Amino acid sequence: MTEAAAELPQAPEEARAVFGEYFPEAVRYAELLADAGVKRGLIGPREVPRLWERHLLNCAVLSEVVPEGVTVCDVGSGAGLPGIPLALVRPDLKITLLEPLLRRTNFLQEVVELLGLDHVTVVRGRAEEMLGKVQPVHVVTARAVAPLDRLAGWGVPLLRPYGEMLALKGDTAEEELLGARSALSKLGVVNTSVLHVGEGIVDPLSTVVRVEVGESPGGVRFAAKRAKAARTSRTRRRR
Ligand SMILES: C[S@@+](CC[C@H](N)C(=O)[O-])C[C@H]1O[C@@H](n2cnc3c(N)ncnc32)[C@H](O)[C@@H]1O
Repeated sequence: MTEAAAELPQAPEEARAVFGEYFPEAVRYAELLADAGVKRGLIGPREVPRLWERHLLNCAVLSEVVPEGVTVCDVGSGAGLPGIPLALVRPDLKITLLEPLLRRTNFLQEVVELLGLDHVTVVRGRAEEMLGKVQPVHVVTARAVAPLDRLAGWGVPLLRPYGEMLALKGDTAEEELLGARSALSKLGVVNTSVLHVGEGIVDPLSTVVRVEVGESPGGVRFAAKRAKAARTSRTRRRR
């Protein structure tokens, strides 16, 4: 065991309640993060003493706002946050962990296999290069990937019509939302809100920015692409 792994505290009582029958898998995941995760530079050693509260539980409570039985893409999953805790509490979801770095996708694949998470798939790639390569999803999740306007530019085009992006954010959530307003409306976003989840489980509560799209996720950019494709095919037909 590494020095960092020895710092992993016992799981708090809340974790038993939140992870239920998957509590042993959650403990295994915490151990993997604290050991291999730190050794391979996927998580800082200083995070180990607060892995439960700040990472596993903080992410698992996102489940409160994810609809039942939907498809989810966790953009920039890193070492599996929030995707893995969400998968542990929600076997009804079909989750794709999207991550560009090989070192991280290798770790994610190992975790998925070790924990027997048959409803989770690991895909290596950058979100903005995934259009047409992954099936559009009902929900995009993300934590600590990019400022909201950039994140929305990557995540919203991956959504199905009437889908939503749920971004775990810190204290700057309202501010980021305000600053991203124009970018969001160009992407076809029809509704935004800031939610606080995890009452009785995490303190402070986890802050989630919810961004909902209408019929046309990707908005203007998609519309422009479609118009260009139509023009090209008309030109080809005329030749
Ligand atoms: C700070 S880490 C956060 C990881 C994890 N979400 C967490 O909360 O611990 C940011 C992650 O986003 C990934 N990332 C950066 N740009 C990306 C992009 N364009 N598409 C998908 N993932 C990206 C990085 O490789 C990295 O794993």
